[in-house]
Amino acid sequence: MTQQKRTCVSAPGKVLISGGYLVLFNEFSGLVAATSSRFVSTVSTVDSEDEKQKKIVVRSPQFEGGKWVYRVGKDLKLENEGSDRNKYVEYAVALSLKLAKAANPSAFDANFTPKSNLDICIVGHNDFYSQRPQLESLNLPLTSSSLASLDPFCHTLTTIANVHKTGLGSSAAMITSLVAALVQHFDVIALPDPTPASQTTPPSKKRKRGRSKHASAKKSVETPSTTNTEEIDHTNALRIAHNTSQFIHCLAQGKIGSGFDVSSAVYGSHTYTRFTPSVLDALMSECEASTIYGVPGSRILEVIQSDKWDSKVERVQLPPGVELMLADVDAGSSTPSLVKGILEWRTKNPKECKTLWKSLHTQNLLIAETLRTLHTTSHTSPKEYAKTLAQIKTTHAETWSTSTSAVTKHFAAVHAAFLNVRTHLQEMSRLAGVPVEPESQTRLLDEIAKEKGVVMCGVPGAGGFDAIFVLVVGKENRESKVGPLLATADSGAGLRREIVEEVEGLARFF
Ligand SMILES: Nc1ncnc2c1ncn2[C@@H]1O[C@H](COP(=O)(O)OP(=O)(O)OP(=O)(O)O)[C@@H](O)[C@H]1O
Ligand SMILES: C[C@@](O)(CCOP(=O)(O)O)CC(=O)O
Repeated sequence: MTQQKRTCVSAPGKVLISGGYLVLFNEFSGLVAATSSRFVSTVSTVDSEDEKQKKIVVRSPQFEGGKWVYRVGKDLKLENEGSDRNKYVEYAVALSLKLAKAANPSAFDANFTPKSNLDICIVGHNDFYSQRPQLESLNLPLTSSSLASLDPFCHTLTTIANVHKTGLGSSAAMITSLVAALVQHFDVIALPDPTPASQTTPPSKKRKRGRSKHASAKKSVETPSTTNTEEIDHTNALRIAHNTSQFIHCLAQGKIGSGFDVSSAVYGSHTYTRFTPSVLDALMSECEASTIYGVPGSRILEVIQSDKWDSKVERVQLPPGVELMLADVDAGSSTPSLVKGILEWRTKNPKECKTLWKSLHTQNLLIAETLRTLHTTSHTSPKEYAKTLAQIKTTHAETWSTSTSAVTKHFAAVHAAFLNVRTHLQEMSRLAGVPVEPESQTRLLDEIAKEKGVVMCGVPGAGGFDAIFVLVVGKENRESKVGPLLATADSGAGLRREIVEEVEGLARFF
């Protein structure tokens, strides 16, 4: 198999820190942190021995049965050779190809000639899936150092249908990285070139496992130019990758969600205000009525390029020194049934919901605003900021508000606002009879909140029994009380091109 052209793109996972449920409506917003854990999709045009039948092979080497072979038919109809269907993968590949052919036919034909096939490889960082079976098979205890000792992109020892996900948004990060890799491969978009590690990182610097070697040093594609409060520049490439991924993710899920997960996979950490769902309604119905293969590529392109896409993305970065950690609770909750319960309560009790959500939204905005202020302060008053971090790390949050330091007071304000958020979520759980912050999670969170350096901790996204997150200064030695933690967010960057050889653990799949 001789490779002619290769394109590799990664996209981060997500943690919705605040704004769960509210973010479904565009009068509110959600604060989403992109994680350092990423999906990496690699598309290669390879030589074919059978000129009569073009094929696309998609490999997901972390899973039993993780391989799908598609025969490419008339009008780019994909015919799955096996019996196992992966709708997310098939829709992402088929619709991206249709779009690519409509948008740039000559680049499409040049990179997918009758003498070539496509080889696609999809892998996700270990944090997307519970690693308990791996650790058990290796007789390793459930600790973060055991997690860190695993191979990057390690095998899950199971099938995709049976794997335990951790809630980092595997489907959104997978679809976004795959769609972006495909449209980049066929020159529909031009993301910035990947920067070789040799040009950005001193050779002596040790790099973390399973992460792109140039990740921390490289300027991310969506980094705003001056302050971190201004709206992120929606470059055309990101806009096309975003709109296409939103469309395909909605279609694969069979519904139009808020889309915060796809948005953070593209743009990184930000406050997200959703797009108006009607931009997709008609196209979704057309795809359902005549299958995705009955809809012309030009029609998809028209919707993707429409100026009706109105989601809003405002940059928020975690202040330096504040780290996001996640506990893989592995109990699990069904997001759709939680959402159903909350939306039913909202319909039946509009006044009660309006009052509670208005007040919740105020706290959510305060948190995002104060995190931005802290980020700015870390640049404008670096000495005072560093001094404060050292104090925060060794003290309890309840003592911060009495400090004379303005920076410490900002930390106290974030802490207090998030406690208010939790009170509101507990109230919503009670009123709606839906376990958004269930009592067992409340007890666990109250325990964690008492630890030194903890700025906030809560249930991410829809809540329930899935996971908990902690924002903490000085994360060392945390896991004894909290349980197995996955270290997650850092730079908060979004979509990024990669060099296969420079993503640790990736080259072995080629
Ligand atoms: N590594 C992968 N390779 C191929 N397909 C994948 C992979 N990971 C996820 N998927 C696809 O995404 C689907 C999971 O989507 P689902 O919406 O249930 O997860 P999610 O809610 O995004 O997960 P999470 O719990 O991580 O937030 C799988 O059934 C599969 O089709
Ligand atoms: C409840 C909701 O607002 C957030 C769900 O978040 P998560 O999948 O639990 O991280 C739904 C959505 O925004 O699509």
